[in-house]
Amino acid sequence: MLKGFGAKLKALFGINTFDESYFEQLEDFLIEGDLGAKLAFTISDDVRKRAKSEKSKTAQDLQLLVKSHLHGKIEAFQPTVESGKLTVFLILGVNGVGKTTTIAKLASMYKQQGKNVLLAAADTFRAAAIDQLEVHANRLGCRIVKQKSGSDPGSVVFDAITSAQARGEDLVLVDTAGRMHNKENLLRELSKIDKIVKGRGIDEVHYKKFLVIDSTTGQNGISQAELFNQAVKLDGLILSKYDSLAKGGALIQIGEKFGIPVSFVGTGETYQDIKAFDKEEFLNTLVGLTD
Ligand SMILES: Nc1nc2c(ncn2[C@@H]2O[C@H](COP(=O)(O)OP(=O)(O)OP(=O)(O)O)[C@@H](O)[C@H]2O)c(=O)[nH]1
Repeated sequence: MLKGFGAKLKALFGINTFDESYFEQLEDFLIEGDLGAKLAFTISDDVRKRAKSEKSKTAQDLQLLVKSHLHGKIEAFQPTVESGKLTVFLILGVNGVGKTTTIAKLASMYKQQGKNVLLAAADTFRAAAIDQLEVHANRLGCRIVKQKSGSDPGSVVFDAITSAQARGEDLVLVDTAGRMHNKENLLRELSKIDKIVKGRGIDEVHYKKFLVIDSTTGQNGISQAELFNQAVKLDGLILSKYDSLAKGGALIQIGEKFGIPVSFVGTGETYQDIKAFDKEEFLNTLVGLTD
């Protein structure tokens, strides 16, 4: 787990016998933790310098040194949802990352904040996806806009936004298809949805695109971020399954390469298991500064 990576780092720094194999092991840990080869080298080189200097080099000092390298590479972003002015969130992600569950959690969270939330079932490729979203909508007491499976996702988005605007609702959460087997199709379909949202008069402030990344997938998250960011410029990441065996280091690389901040973290399977991303807490956990 993430915590496991942090614990490994903490244990290694606790050894304090600074020979070559030590630095090799450190570099390996950092790569295993999905920080990427370049950053792993920079960090281990800096730890090497610190180890040779007179500066204090307790395990905690070295963990803080690693943290200082990561600090500028990841940011938090919290979207705002106003009352009385429609905001649209496009929720993206490959199948199985926890997209539908995340939509339900967000709907529950914003409902608790007094917002009127509408779900748009724009993953029309699988009937099960529409059904699953409908189950959540019924449980949460949210409206859902859907069409039959196989229909045009853009048309679902158009209907959902038009309907929400007519009723003065606050937030539309759009579920999207996450098939990866045909990249061109996916890109085309997403940019079509993107155009429809903008065409309904939703400005940048009220239109945010989030990619759900499964924290257990490590490196794959980086290529997913690249692909979806190419289709629609992403505003934020949602890290799901952070309670499971998590490898959150990929977020650092995504932040560094594409400048995409992190918005929410999913920590379980119930509607309450979502929270705003806390950069300090995340970094402390990543480098093992918390228990
Ligand atoms: N432990 C844990 N499980 C989660 C979390 N988020 C989602 N899941 C589980 O992950 C599985 C997949 O979630 P879905 O929401 O169905 O994923 P999806 O991306 O919509 O998948 P498709 O509908 O297949 O596209 C489900 O069993 C969820 O309960 C989380 O934060 N923690």
